[in-house]
Amino acid sequence: MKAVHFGAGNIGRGFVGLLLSNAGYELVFADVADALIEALANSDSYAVHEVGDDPRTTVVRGYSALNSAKQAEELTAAIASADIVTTAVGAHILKFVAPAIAAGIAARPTGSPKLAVMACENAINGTDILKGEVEAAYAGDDLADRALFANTAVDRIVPAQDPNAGLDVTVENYFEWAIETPPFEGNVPEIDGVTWVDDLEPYIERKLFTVNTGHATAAWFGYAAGIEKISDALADADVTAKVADALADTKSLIVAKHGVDDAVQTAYVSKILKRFANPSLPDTTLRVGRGPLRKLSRHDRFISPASQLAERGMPYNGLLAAIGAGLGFDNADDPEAVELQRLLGELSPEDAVAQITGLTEADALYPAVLEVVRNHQQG
Ligand SMILES: NC(=O)c1ccc[n+]([C@@H]2O[C@H](COP(=O)([O-])OP(=O)(O)OC[C@H]3O[C@@H](n4cnc5c(N)ncnc54)[C@H](O)[C@@H]3O)[C@@H](O)[C@H]2O)c1
Ligand SMILES: O=P(O)(O)OC[C@@H](O)[C@@H](O)[C@H](O)[C@H](O)CO
Repeated sequence: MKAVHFGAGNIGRGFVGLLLSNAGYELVFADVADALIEALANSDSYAVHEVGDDPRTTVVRGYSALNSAKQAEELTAAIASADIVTTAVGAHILKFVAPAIAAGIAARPTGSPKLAVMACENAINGTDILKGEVEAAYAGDDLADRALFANTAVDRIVPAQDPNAGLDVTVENYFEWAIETPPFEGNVPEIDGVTWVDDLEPYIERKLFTVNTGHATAAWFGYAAGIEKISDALADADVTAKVADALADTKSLIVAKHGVDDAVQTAYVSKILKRFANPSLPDTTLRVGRGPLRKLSRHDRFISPASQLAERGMPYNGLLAAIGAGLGFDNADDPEAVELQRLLGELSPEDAVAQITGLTEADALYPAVLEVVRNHQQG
């Protein structure tokens, strides 16, 4: 059994690659970072250190590594003989890895079992985005016979790593990898630790709109308060109040839309706040707040739940406050933050709302977000 995993970064090495390796897959990492691929290719093993209540270390062995920008032929051959392709590159990068996946699928011998393709990104239906890009890059008309595409939700906090740690990764104990079953047509692969679900929507919305909404709220308000560590942000009463407000909003959506019991969602939120506050995790407001344009986009962790709440006539003030904090994320090292500040500085409020959030006047949420943007621009 072979798995090709695109993106040998934090979640690639510390979560998806780890579970695939544990499940017995021959693991091939594909990445464009020269030094990382060289280090993986020249190593026999790396360690995943779980920190928290139950610290433990697992050693990953028996992988290989390919530079997807420079070893196209080898990558095509690896995908042609693989059972699974996964990605953890960032949702905005999926379009760049799709052509290599399409080439690998095209090179599969006739009669090969379907390749299972799964994007493991923080996005609603990330695999559908990848599938669209693979379809666009695939020349034949038999893609559906050669590959299946399954959406997933991945949850494990893997912070930015100590630059001196080499390939080793520090992660939290907790993880959840939910994968939708229907595309497998009754033939799901054996991967220990995976939660197989018939309908992914409640899982991905609960995860993205709780873990990631709460995380970014803590990061953006923490950043504004000059706090570097996420666990310190969670120790700040003002920041935790803002996180609580945002998560009260998304809780009401999750409960109303997906029929999750209020007490169950309350317990889920408490557990997540405890995970954020884990002092052993060296996580930062810069990492968690990264990519504000992606995070403030139409189908992501703020605008989507707020929009759905607005349509239902339910409150969303906590989310609006967090959106305002996101507009203030001006980290000069983050290209999206730089672009966000440029847009806010140059565009009218109406154009800024359209470009940043994708909302239009037809959206129930539009006037409230327009006011947040206008207030921000007026200082
Ligand atoms: N870190 C977490 O806690 C966490 C948890 C759940 C989900 N995620 C999601 O997983 C994804 C990856 O996050 P991460 O934290 O591992 O980021 P990361 O930056 O550590 O890793 C991303 C990797 O992708 C590689 N990459 C970039 N462009 C590429 C390309 N064209 N082809 C191949 N590789 C490419 C980068 O070189 C990097 O090694 C994101 O979508 C993120 O939202 C992260
Ligand atoms: O990866 P992002 O930028 O979408 O979000 C940052 C963090 O919230 C995220 O990486 C979490 O650590 C992760 O989603 C936990 O499962």
